[in-house]
Amino acid sequence: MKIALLGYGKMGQVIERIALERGHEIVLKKDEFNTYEGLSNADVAIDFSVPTAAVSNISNCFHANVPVISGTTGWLEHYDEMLALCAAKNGGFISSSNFSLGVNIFFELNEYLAKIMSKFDSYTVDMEEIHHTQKLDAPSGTAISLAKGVIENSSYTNWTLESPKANEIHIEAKRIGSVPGTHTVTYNSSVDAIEIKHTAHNREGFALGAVIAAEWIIGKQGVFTMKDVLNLE
Ligand SMILES: NC(=O)C1=CN([C@@H]2O[C@H](COP(=O)(O)OP(=O)(O)OC[C@H]3O[C@@H](n4cnc5c(N)ncnc54)[C@H](OP(=O)(O)O)[C@@H]3O)[C@@H](O)[C@H]2O)C=CC1
Ligand SMILES: O=C(O)C1=N[C@H](C(=O)O)C[C@H](O)C1
Repeated sequence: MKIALLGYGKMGQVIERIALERGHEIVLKKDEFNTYEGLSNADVAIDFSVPTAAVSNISNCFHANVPVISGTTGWLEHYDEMLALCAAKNGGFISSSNFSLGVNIFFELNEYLAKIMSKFDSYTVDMEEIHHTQKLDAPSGTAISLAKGVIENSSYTNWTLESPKANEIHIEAKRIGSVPGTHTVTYNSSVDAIEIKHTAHNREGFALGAVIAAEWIIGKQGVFTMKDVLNLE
């Protein structure tokens, strides 16, 4: 299939390699300075760019009738606008804070654990995410997804990077060296702690998941998630 890469940084380059290995063709590499020329020839677009470019990249795909896989984080306040545009244009759309198989399994574990822990008020939850120092957004999109997974299955109501009030989940965001992405969810009581953790060793898992999502969406219309792609429900 013909792929348009919207964003050709650390992720775009790994996605290119994996896509070529799987027999696909790259018809556009969009960065900050070039145009969308070539987008309308693509079967699918994969957006791993920057928070300020995601909305424009995704909108251009819908206007060009090209389904889009978006991994960019930090633009969630515009998510509903993109859903509406997708519906208006009969487009195809998958946005995920994390495309790796491992993290999507971790999301399921997190929700399962949250359901159990909601019965025991002697434990409080907190989260830590560690990423490389070039990361623009904090907390990570994955940490926000993990917090939502807890909120939907417990009496917690929101997350915060500050000192947490009752019913708030504290997220600590650390920026260290070239760490690709580590997420930990901890339930603490006065006597013990229960911890689940996902450690990405590199960016291959994120990139492979995005290419698999791109292969999966061809011929489909609507808004989907990685749960659909990976058959997790
Ligand atoms: N969902 C997931 O599984 C994952 C999500 N991410 C997210 O993906 C995004 C990209 O990550 P990463 O590759 O590490 O970041 P990089 O900073 O390495 O790359 C970002 C790229 O976006 C480009 N860019 C800037 N402006 C535009 C624009 N207007 N249109 C298109 N491209 C543009 C930059 O171009 P230039 O160099 O010219 O500035 C650069 O090539 C981040 O939001 C990150 O959080 C990352 C890993 C996994
Ligand atoms: O910026 C990154 O690198 C990553 N971003 C995503 C996020 O914000 O959760 C996914 C992954 O953790 C790497």
